[in-house]
Amino acid sequence: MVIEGLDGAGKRTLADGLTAALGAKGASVASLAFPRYGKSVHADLVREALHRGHGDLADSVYGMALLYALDRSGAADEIRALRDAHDVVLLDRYVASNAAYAAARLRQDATGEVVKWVWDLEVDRFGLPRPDAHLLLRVAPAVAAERAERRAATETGRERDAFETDDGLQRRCAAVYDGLAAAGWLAPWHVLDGVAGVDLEALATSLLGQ
Ligand SMILES: Nc1ncnc2c1ncn2[C@@H]1O[C@H](COP(=O)(O)OP(=O)(O)O)[C@@H](O)[C@H]1O
Ligand SMILES: Cc1cn([C@H]2C[C@H](O)[C@@H](COP(=O)(O)OP(=O)(O)O)O2)c(=O)[nH]c1=O
Repeated sequence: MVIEGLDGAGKRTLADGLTAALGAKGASVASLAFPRYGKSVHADLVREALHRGHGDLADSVYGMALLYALDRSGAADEIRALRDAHDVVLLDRYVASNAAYAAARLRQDATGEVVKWVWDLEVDRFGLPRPDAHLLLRVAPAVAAERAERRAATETGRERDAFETDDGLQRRCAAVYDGLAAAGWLAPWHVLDGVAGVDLEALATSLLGQ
């Protein structure tokens, strides 16, 4: 089960709440967040590039997308093992993040060339496990930006990066996510209203019933 959404949408908060709600129903839950900062050299390179390291690396849409994909590729066996051992595996961001952000950076939509490239690379070439479903935590880009800003002010080590401070990118990214969800890209999408708030108990019940 993949949670997707803009920076600051509340994905991590949803993952924590959903883990507790599923646990309360007796389900065993494992979770992983991408990029795997501190666990994968590819993810660490991404973080450094997003904070102005490594020269012009962050300017390359395909170069950055390849690093995110290599991080995931290194986690493929772990995801399969978690899937065998648990009722639910929650992933905070996955392949669709690459599709949404790369397309938004290149001003393409969900049917664009780079979205197909991400699928060819990560699904067909790297053989990453396909998710059962996506949860798109949908909030207006201004709300997500405000939450990310507040988080940056209150948590150490969460300074906003090059993608998070680019309002135009976040707006285009929201539109690509909507397109991916409408197309059922890679797996079915369930759209959650991240402003009204998510009924965690009901969501946990429906996920376990799937
Ligand atoms: N439903 C919500 N209402 C208000 N604030 C929220 C909500 N969900 C998350 N937040 C806050 O917004 C900030 C970003 O949330 P977080 O879960 O870290 O987002 P993401 O993982 O999508 O970047 C955090 O400070 C968090 O406490
Ligand atoms: C996982 C992933 C993230 N991203 C982008 C989305 C975010 O703007 C950025 C960092 O990921 P994010 O999950 O926001 O990390 P954090 O908030 O902990 O810094 O990377 C991609 O472009 N492709 C991907 O495959």
